[in-house]
Amino acid sequence: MGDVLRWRVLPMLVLLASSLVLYVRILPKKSISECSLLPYDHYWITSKRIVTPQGVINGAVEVRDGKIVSVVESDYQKGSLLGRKVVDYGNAVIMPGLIDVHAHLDEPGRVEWEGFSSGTKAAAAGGVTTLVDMPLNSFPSTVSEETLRMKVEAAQKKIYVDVGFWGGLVPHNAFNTSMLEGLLHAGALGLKSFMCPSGINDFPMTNSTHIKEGLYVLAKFKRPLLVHAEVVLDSKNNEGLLDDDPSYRSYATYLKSRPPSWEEAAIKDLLAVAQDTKTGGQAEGAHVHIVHLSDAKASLDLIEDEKRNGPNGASISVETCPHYLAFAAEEIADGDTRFKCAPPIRDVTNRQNLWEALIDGHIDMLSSDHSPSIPELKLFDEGDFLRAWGGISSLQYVLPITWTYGQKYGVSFSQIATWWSERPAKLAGQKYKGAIILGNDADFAVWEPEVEFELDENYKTYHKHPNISPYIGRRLSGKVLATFVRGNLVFSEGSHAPAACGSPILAK
Ligand SMILES: NC(=O)N[C@H]1NC(=O)NC1=O
Ligand SMILES: [Zn+2]
Ligand SMILES: [Zn+2]
Repeated sequence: MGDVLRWRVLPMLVLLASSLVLYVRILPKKSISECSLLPYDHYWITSKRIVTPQGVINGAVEVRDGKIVSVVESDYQKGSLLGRKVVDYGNAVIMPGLIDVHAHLDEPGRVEWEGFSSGTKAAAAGGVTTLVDMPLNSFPSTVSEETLRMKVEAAQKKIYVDVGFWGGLVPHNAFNTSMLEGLLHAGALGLKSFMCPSGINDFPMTNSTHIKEGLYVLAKFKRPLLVHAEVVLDSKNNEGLLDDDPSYRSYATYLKSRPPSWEEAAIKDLLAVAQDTKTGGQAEGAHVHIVHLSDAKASLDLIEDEKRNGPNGASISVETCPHYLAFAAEEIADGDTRFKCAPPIRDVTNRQNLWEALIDGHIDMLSSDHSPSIPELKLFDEGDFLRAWGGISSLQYVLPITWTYGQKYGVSFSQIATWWSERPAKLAGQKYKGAIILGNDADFAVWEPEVEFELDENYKTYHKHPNISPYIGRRLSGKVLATFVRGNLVFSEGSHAPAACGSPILAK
């Protein structure tokens, strides 16, 4: 009997135990049905319009375990897909998921402004599969290893899409190499700084010297510095405004208070320090990215001049945002502070020039700069443009906005994929995102460009404060049908997956 136990039962037990361990280890943390509205880990999605780097194809994308394992054109797939798990999206467009490199989710610390849960639900409903969160407007600001860990901790189990994090470059850490290195070692995808007051007390502005120091550290990690490029030249325009002077309700007053020369001066200084990023320079490997360009004249000329140097010039890129492409100063009503942002929305001609620069490739990419606050800070009763919170709420709408307002310029699906996926992925160092190609993460936005909708109170918006967005009341075309993040169907026909299974993205 003893022998039987030793030679028969024991090995069986060992086998049983090891298969149990294997079983436990291969089970995902949450079951696939909680993370995804599609209960398969191996399936095909098909459509007549799939946006790939080689062009728009009629075909199928095969997904297995969250990755794209094949992309095929239609003739081949028709017969071969019979009997397999196929979701056919017909004539809807399948694009790489949007990557928004500039969003303020405000958590921890100001979750009443937005938060990881509402913000990433809005992202998923808008076809945005990856967000990179800004280091300010949350509390504390993300300026150290410890505060980055607090961000990641706060994001756990709340994010419906993947979320990366920019760290902050502030005077307090700019000369503290080990603090900056700690932040970057902990996984910040790069750094962000302001050349003017940020509106947030614990996120002070940097000057060129701080930026230079930051670039030396970033060079070692080959990561970018994102810069809010405006400098305060003079604020005379605001002076002399008495408390009872109603001109603070006029958008023109606000516009005059932040002229294009603020952007121009900042970009001039910034490009001077960015020279260190040249091949052979002291900050070779670092990169300077100018966020939310509004001035399409002198500031853009400076950027174009620098870019003309090609690979011999500084390593730079620039983004603009949908609000600069959709709106114009002339159209903003008195007191409507939903439109307040910095730099400001400029005139109709400027908007036209921004579109042309984007189409000509002088502007590299788009981002939302989704920067909401609580409605009270928008001062709707007073309509005070000078004191209201500056920040546009738009995250869930960026795809239809780009499409709707881009119609006039004949914008194509491939251009949208370049501006919203391919180039942002590169900036954020995401090698396996940003395009529908073999081996990439299965991140998709599926949408119907021809479907129009009214952004009214019946339209389900997931932003924490839907009413502060200046897009409310607009008619848009391009409805998001479904969003996939690493193979999980996280949003489909108006519903989210039950569990938030997005991943925090940390640089290695
Ligand atoms: N702090 C903050 O989010 N500021 C942003 N808002 C805005 O309109 N421009 C910004 O830089
Ligand atoms: Zn900014
Ligand atoms: Zn911002």
